Amino acid sequence: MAAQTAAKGRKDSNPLAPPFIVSAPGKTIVYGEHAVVHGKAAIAAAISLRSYLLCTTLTKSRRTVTLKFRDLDLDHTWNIPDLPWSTFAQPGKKKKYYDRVTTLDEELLAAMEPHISNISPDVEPHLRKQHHAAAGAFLYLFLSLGWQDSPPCVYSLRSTIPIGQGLGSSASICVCIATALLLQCRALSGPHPDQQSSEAEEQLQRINQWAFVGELVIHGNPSGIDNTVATNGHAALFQRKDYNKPPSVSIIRNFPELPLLLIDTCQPKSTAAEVAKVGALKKKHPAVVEAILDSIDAITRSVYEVISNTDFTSHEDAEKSIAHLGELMSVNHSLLTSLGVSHPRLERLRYLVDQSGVGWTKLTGGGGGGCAITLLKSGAKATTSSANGDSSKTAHDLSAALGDLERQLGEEGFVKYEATLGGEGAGVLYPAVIAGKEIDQDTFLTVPDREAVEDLVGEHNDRNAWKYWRP
Ligand SMILES: Nc1ncnc2c1ncn2[C@@H]1O[C@H](COP(=O)(O)OP(=O)(O)O)[C@@H](O)[C@H]1O
Ligand SMILES: C[C@@](O)(CCOP(=O)(O)O)CC(=O)O
Repeated sequence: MAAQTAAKGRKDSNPLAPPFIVSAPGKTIVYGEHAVVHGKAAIAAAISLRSYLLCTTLTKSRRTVTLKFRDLDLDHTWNIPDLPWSTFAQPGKKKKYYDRVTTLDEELLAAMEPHISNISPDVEPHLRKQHHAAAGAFLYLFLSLGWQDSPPCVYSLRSTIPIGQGLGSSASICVCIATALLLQCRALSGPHPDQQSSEAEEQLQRINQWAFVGELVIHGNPSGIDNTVATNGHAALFQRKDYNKPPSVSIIRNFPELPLLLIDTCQPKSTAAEVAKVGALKKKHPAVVEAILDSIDAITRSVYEVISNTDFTSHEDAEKSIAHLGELMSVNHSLLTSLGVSHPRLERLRYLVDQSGVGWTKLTGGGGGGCAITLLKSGAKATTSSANGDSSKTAHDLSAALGDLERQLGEEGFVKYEATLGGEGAGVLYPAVIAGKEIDQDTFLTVPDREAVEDLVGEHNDRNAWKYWRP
């Protein structure tokens, strides 16, 4: 191509950027859901389930941008010149990559609308809505950060995060999109290992701000906690006392990577309905409910203090702290149950985990079904204290108990995801080469399932290939 152009006497085109991959984690609320709605603190942590976005630049002659979001079978191509650049470029509308955007512009949304509403006309309405939300988040960011001669590119997405289960799948893809587009418009420096802390922090803030814009498109009124955790990884203490002001967020960078079972009850839930239930209960019994919410707040703060003061590299310290975290998870769950947001499936799950003695369980997110998290006890052997209070029960092999539990969960229709809590935030694999192997678009899009995606591109393949901003 370059040779052809040169032959016609025009300028040589720049060499194509190599394919690269960006990635970001999902999240789970570890302590404080529901209480957070009433101004109390909550802790959310990254999980090791992640989204991966492979960016394959095409030759300049193509002038197209394509989304291949395989998990939802979304495949759509726009002609770059046909997009509403002029509306986005109007005075006062065009954003700089360092601008802080906190609301969506209705005029820009309207200009985008014809380019979204014709996507996937033949798929069933619920899925079509999901396609439009994801494509809308991408396009708003593409038009805000890009320009009319943006490089033609195919954006291929695979995620190991279950979609729409309260595990932050949308925030994770928004962080990937923001990171990719900011890298492509050269608005990010690094990540590189000797990058100054303040510089790394600035890049993460930039990604987080644009990921929030994507979340605005998908959700309308996001709190910002999901994209903050997906960008920064690890965990965050979050509190919003006044809904007219931004929340206070402290990133907990020393949050330990803890082994976790993430269990889906497969019971459909509505977060909005559960939130309304707690609101109604509080109206009826203000003093009682306020006391429960205060207890949840005390749990969150106790956990924050323990984590801040634990040296997780010391085995003894870590074990003690994990037990502290676990016990408070159980108490947090019971308080949520008392607020009426559990479900018989969640209670059954908790009973099974308690019986097995492998760890501590609580519901996560809205409740009324959905997912629960089980923090696993550390060490190969565990001394069980069973749900019936028989603390003298003899020690038994943790992995055998875990095996039995997993079998039982499977038999009873629970779906289990193995994951760790904590871990890295936005990551970059540039170029898309891992363990000496180039990741091409076809392979990336055709590997069959979550495990295969992790096997193909996960950081365990080559610990030094993926780079992260580390303030
Ligand atoms: N892997 C994915 N591929 C394409 N779109 C995705 C993916 N994951 C999330 N999304 C987008 O995010 C939306 C889900 O957001 P939401 O309902 O908040 O679920 P969650 O609680 O998992 O974030 C989907 O409808 C879709 O638009
Ligand atoms: C119940 C609540 O505290 C958490 C809901 O979490 P999720 O969307 O179910 O992950 C509601 C909220 O914080 O908006």
